[in-house]
Amino acid sequence: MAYLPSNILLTPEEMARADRMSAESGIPSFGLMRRAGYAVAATALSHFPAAVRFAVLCGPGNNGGDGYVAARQLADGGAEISVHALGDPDDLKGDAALAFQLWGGSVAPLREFQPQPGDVVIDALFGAGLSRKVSDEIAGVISSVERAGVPVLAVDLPSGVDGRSGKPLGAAFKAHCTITFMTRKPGHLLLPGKSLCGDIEVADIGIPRRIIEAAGGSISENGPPIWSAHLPFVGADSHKYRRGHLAVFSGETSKTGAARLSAIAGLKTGAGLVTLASPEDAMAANAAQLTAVMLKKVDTNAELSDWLENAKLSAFVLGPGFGVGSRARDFVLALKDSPLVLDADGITSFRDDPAILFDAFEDGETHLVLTPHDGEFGRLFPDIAADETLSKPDKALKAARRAHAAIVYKGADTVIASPDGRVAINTNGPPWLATAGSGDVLAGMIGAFLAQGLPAFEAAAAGVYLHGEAAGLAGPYMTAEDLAGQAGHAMADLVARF
Ligand SMILES: NC(=O)C1=CN([C@@H]2O[C@H](COP(=O)(O)OP(=O)(O)OC[C@H]3O[C@@H](n4cnc5c(N)ncnc54)[C@H](OP(=O)(O)O)[C@@H]3O)[C@@H](O)[C@H]2O)[C@@H](O)CC1
Ligand SMILES: Nc1ncnc2c1ncn2[C@@H]1O[C@H](COP(=O)(O)OP(=O)(O)O)[C@@H](O)[C@H]1O
Ligand SMILES: [K+]
Repeated sequence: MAYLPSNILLTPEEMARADRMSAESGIPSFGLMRRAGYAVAATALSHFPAAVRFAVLCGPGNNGGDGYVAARQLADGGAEISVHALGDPDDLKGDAALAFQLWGGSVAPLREFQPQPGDVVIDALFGAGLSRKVSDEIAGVISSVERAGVPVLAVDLPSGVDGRSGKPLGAAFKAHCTITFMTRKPGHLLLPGKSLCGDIEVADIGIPRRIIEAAGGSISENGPPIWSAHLPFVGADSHKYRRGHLAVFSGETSKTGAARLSAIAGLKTGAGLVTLASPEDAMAANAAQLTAVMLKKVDTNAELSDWLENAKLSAFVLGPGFGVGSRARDFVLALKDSPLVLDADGITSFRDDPAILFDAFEDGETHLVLTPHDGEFGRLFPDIAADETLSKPDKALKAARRAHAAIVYKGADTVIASPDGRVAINTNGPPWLATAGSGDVLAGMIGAFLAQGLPAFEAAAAGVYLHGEAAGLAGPYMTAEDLAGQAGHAMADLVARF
């Protein structure tokens, strides 16, 4: 069995390119479809051994072709099968027409399909080729299956889900499981597609790895292959300055907790030193709660310039609890040549004129990381946020290019993008990350990776991954303090793996 390049994601367009490239290299395309159909049949039997009947719903393209092959295979194995087709099967072309001949049994129109108790629906209506909203007739079938409560095995994608964006076009099946081929598509990982796929299986249908890699663009699942080569290794000859000095800016007296969460997370993620830069009026509040994290009074622009000139500082986090306004803008502009994570209030401070921020960080290697959630993303990039034709990865990438920054577009399906075109979709974040302060912890983790010398995109992606791992260790009902507290254990686990 060939090696499956596990973190590569191919968009439907890229998958079609892989298909063409394999045909050009002499691999018979019907062989791919046959293996796809066999894999569907095998998954159907292993997941639903007690099915009374497999109802195979076949569409007008190659997804339908996979369905016909699966129907033949299941029937040969003695299963009860009914096949329903969208459109006239005599109009099928190419491999799908061959698959229909291979089936050779009876086919009823899709509109006549009535789910029965004991049915398992094999959804082979549309996969990568979905190009528009599904019709009312198809939406009606989808809702009748849902009402009947029978399980659905989706071929490639639950029909109706756009493989590029994960968005349903009109209506979509909610599958019990989905079997896809060679690699997952972005739509399997992005919401709401992710929640419509059920369990996902990836079958190797024999496209060589070199073709998948050549056809693939730049989207992958976030994970160590993207950044493990950059992970800091603490050797016997290390000293704290070699591990980087992270500076985190605190807010005023009543809003100091967020920055402290970032600072502690930064220290536990391996920064050699972390200093909290605090306004004078918040010094006492901060001092009362810090031990390993150092404290420095920084109120004015002049004090900041002086500190930047005289201290060895490797990277900065600005935003958590900082307050929105001109002081944030002034500080950010003073930091324009340094690695910086800009989060929360730091982002919102530029909503009236984002170009000031983007222009400031234009020069040199990418060294700004922006970590917006949906609301903050819309403040900095209102036109991109409003464009319904773009997927979340498209939006993050457009924003990264405009801002000259690595973008961490947060959410349950966080996307990380680099101006150079690389995009990663994160999948290890558990839902209990949705707790106050968890974004502050993330900013500190990314800041620590910047301080340890990781480039912006790698630092951002590694930080998001570590955040998910730490949340896994902290468990449900964790607080942001617990999350920061687990960062060191999560780092130790990660570093031990490489
Ligand atoms: N390398 C691989 O991965 C392999 C992939 N394989 C399989 O091929 C699948 C991709 O096949 P595909 O390109 O033929 O597309 P598919 O999803 O069947 O749909 C296209 C058809 O649907 C139609 N149509 C579209 N939207 C519609 C709508 N809303 N309502 C109504 N009609 C609509 C569209 O019509 P048109 O837009 O042209 O008018 C066209 O007729 C892939 O998902 C996988 O299962 C394997 O067989 C082997 C190797
Ligand atoms: N349902 C979820 N599943 C996984 N991760 C989530 C979920 N909801 C939120 N997160 C993550 O939790 C963090 C929340 O950050 P943010 O919205 O800035 O919150 P806060 O301001 O309270 O810290 C982000 O990293 C986000 O990706
Ligand atoms: K399908």
